Amino acid sequence: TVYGNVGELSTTVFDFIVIGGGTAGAVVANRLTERLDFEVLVLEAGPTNDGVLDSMVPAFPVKLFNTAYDWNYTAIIPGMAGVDTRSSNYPRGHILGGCSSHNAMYYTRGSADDYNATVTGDAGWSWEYMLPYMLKNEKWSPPADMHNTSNEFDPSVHGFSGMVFTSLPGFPQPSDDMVLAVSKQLPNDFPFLLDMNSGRPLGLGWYQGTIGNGTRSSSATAYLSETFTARKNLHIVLNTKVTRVHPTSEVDIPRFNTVEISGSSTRLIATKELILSAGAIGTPQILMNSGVGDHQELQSLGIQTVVNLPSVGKNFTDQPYVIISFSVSSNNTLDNLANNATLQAEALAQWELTRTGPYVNGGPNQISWSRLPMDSSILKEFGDPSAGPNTPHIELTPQTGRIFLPNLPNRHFISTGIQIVTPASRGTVSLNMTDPLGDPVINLGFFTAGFDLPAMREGIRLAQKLFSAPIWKGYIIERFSPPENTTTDEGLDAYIRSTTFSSLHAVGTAAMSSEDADYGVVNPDLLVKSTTGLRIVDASVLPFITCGHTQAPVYAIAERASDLIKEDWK
Ligand SMILES: Cc1cc2nc3c(=O)[nH]c(=O)nc-3n(C[C@H](O)[C@H](O)[C@H](O)COP(=O)(O)OP(=O)(O)OC[C@H]3O[C@@H](n4cnc5c(N)ncnc54)[C@H](O)[C@@H]3O)c2cc1C
Repeated sequence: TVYGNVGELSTTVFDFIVIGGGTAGAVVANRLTERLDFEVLVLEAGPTNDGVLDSMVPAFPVKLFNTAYDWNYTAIIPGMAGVDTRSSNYPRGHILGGCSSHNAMYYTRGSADDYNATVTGDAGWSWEYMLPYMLKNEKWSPPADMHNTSNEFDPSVHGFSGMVFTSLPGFPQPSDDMVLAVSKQLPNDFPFLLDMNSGRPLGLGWYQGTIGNGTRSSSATAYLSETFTARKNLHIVLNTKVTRVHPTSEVDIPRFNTVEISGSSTRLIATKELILSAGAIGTPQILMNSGVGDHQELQSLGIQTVVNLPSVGKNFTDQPYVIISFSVSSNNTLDNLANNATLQAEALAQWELTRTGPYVNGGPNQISWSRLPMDSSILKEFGDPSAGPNTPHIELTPQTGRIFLPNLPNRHFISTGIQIVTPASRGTVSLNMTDPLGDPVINLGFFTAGFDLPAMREGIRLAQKLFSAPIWKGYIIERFSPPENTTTDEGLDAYIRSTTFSSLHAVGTAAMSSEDADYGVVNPDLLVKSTTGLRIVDASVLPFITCGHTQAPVYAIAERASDLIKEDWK
């Protein structure tokens, strides 16, 4: 059952309370209620996803920013020589399904190296053990336009009977043939990659997205559809923000079982476990407000320490993102759709009628993944932050149009996003000194470690190389942003520093570490260290960022975590 507020509940005691009905929380709620003897409550701060058009149409997620479906956070990008510290919007899904109801739908698992890195010493998180959970999550489906997809993906690495729809792009883009020709013309730098979810994402291949029938597939549409919310043991309360969790008594090892919510004196009790799935921003905020965090920081806020875990809110990791754009001689670009209300109305009408047309795509139709060369001076100087030799450092997302560069003149463009997917920099999530329960302070920490800035510079040069393949001759007129004459390291650095924004892939703020590590927040079973009854299942447990977009790893973690919980309470 889905309720609008806690007052509608007939009891305040449950076996499990899942805090946050987002990407991970929805998975856990679904899987735990497969056990009919488990009563599960989900508390979600945001409203329902049901009927929210901007969440359903794959091309529309940006329309959800700065609305009631978004937490509307602001984040700090630290300053550097010559560039002041600045702030940037930091969207997060404030809606059932969380970020999966509001993201750009890229489906990228990361590399096998990411999972095999022996950070926790628990082989259960290795690629071999996690692949079945990835397949359990995934329901591969035909693209919206039903085109022939042979040679566009490798069926042997996909799940066809899981929960969340995935598919190839369902509408051609004007640049498809040219981008793919690059892999033939410059095969050393951009070899064709049949499938970027095989565990070795290196090369240029087709985008895969969490889209089915031309519509966004999210944790809410997949794991909390009416079939599942009809379960008698699943209770979901919307519009309910959790402020703190409390232990029963402050004995040596506190046992957390009580949930406090904003604007209500009702206390909710979990007899078995509290599961924090509030995401990489929400989870550390709730922990710190509950007295779980760095003792000194908590003391300075007047919060009594229940468990001294200095790693809470630290190790924040996200990938810096820069866009470069070139003006082109063709007028067949996505700029047409972006600038023409009549075309937009036609595209929406087509989508509403048949779930086809230009609005079925969430991003670019191709993605390119590259490593810095073995002999790169950057790797020599700063070391390799990637998890292994089959892991890219740089992602390029070429497509026509200006993407997010609205200030370009009214001409036609081709652009690419450039992301450093293995950043070495770390940021923080901390409580707001004047209002600990209000928006936390998010410091993205971008470019505070030596690797990231020169790597981004190389990313720009790599993108330049991609667009210098013979196929673009006559099509590309000039680089517009940054201008052609920005070629020196200093010039590129200035461009990077002033235009970088976030990939919105926050992870790591309640990181998993081995039982005996002197850092980290949860053990390899995702239980909060030095506590009982409190588990974390969301992006915050990732010890480092996977080399791509983060929803697929979060889904797989949540699937495995559900099994771990069921195993503990069988
Ligand atoms: C705009 C955007 C675009 C992105 N694009 C992509 C992409 O294309 N591909 C990709 O793989 N990844 C993408 N990501 C990242 C990816 O979606 C996230 O890493 C992933 O979904 C996080 O899952 P989660 O379960 O950790 O958190 P979330 O999905 O954010 O879930 C947390 C939930 O908890 C709720 N919550 C938070 N605090 C509280 C509280 N105090 N009380 C009650 N409820 C609370 C939230 O409202 C939310 O529903 C994107 C993210 C954003 C924001």
